[in-house]
Amino acid sequence: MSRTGHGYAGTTNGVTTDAGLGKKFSEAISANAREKQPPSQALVEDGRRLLEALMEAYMDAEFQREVCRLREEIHDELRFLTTLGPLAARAQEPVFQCFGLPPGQRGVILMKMGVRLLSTVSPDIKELAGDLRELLCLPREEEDITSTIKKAESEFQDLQQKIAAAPLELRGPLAEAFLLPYNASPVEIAQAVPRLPKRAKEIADHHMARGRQDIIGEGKLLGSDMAHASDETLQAKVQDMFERYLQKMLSRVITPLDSYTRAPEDFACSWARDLVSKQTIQDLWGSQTCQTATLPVRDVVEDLSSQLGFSHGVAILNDTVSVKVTRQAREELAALETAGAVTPSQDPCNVGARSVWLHFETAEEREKSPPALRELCEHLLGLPHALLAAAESNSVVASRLRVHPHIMAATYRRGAEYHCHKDSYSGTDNSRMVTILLYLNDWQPGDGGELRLFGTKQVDADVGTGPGLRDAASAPDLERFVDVAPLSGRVVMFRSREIWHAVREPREQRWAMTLWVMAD
Ligand SMILES: O=C(O)CCC(=O)C(=O)O
Ligand SMILES: [Fe+2]
Repeated sequence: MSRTGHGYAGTTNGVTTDAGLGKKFSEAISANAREKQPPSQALVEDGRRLLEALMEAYMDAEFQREVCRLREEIHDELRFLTTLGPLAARAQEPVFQCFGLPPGQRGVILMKMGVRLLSTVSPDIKELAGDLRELLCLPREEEDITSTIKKAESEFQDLQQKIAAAPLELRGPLAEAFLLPYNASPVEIAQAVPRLPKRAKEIADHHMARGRQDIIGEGKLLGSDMAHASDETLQAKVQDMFERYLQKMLSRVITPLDSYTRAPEDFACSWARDLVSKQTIQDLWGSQTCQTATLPVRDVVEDLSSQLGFSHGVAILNDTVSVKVTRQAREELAALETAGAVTPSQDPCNVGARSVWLHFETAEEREKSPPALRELCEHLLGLPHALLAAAESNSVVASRLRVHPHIMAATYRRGAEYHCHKDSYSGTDNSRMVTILLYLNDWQPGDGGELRLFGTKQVDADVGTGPGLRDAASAPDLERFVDVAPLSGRVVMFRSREIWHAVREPREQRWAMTLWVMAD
């Protein structure tokens, strides 16, 4: 690249020598359009000096820092271009003035047309223009603006179609989260989507205004470990939580369940069929109107069950597999842990827990799994089909279940616990419908690590402001709970969208396997 080494090429003490390049470009462009006349060599040299002067302006360290920061912060192409425009204009302005190009966007368009023409006779002009675009963090070749707009339009269409294909039960809560009516049209919802970060901030502000005591503590928005955090940290955390929550809601709406799940019958097995009885079905899906029946942990918590006030929603089955196989599975998990495959939970409510996903999508994945874990996973994956079959033969209306064939194995040690939560908030954040747990521990009283199941109470509906939205009307009743020991071979199944639960801190290391069964 030829450089003059002192200021812009073509200027002497700020006096312009290339005045009128804009005019020369216009004339050459129309001569070329009219008579296919190629640009003169003199114009090529003028053009080269213009690009070199811009190069020098763009290489300014401060300018480069700002462009790079924009590129890192803005992922949306169109928004990046519109934000870059005014910044680049500041760097271009003195150069354009010096070369006699009109200021602003008109100068940019004229320069681009001029460069396109010069590139037809001089490939190095094209190279130079590519270098310049790179300095602006743009691809070397310019995509023409109509194709950028077309791309944005087709992305919008695509989003709108995906929203239209989602059931109203999913679309409605998303619309309400954006303060639209429950039955807002897919177009209205798609138009609201870019406001997602702003909406998350509004919801966060609303919660922050309620005061710390209302948002921090067991069963609240944030765990007690946040009690001493500064207001700024809280604000950032709550905002981030709602942004992620809204993102999950959106992705739940636009990702069809069937695209990543399989039919339960694909995993049917006799172990599961033999296990599930009429009683299991009644425990899980029994009549909603029955107030007084007992919790199905008859042998464990007989005295507490009636206090809970839920007579359905949880089924517990004991000794479903041999101690020999749960011990072997524990050893296999310990080996995975040693190999570094068991990683810490990222959820702030799930402090210190660590887990590994066991995948069963393909035959290779199945074969890769160690034998005891594979056997247990295959058993658990058979339960959704067994539940549906038993529901049908007992004339109980069950949900349409789908299997996402991966199982989480999680471990808690001293210091780890899971605060009160639900595995799905009305099904709007994820499609979990039934949680199936299998415990692997040689548990003794005093070992801790019980699964705590809470009763619920009605609270004032706070529709439109919180996660779960309509769901805010049901809250855990922290005074009423039962603790279920994580005994080897014990299977606990519960309705993910209704049952508030927690894991108490254990004194001994504790392992559990979880299958979340999905539904619309
Ligand atoms: O391990 C348990 O008992 C329950 C864990 C749990 O609630 C969860 O992972 O969502
Ligand atoms: Fe859970």
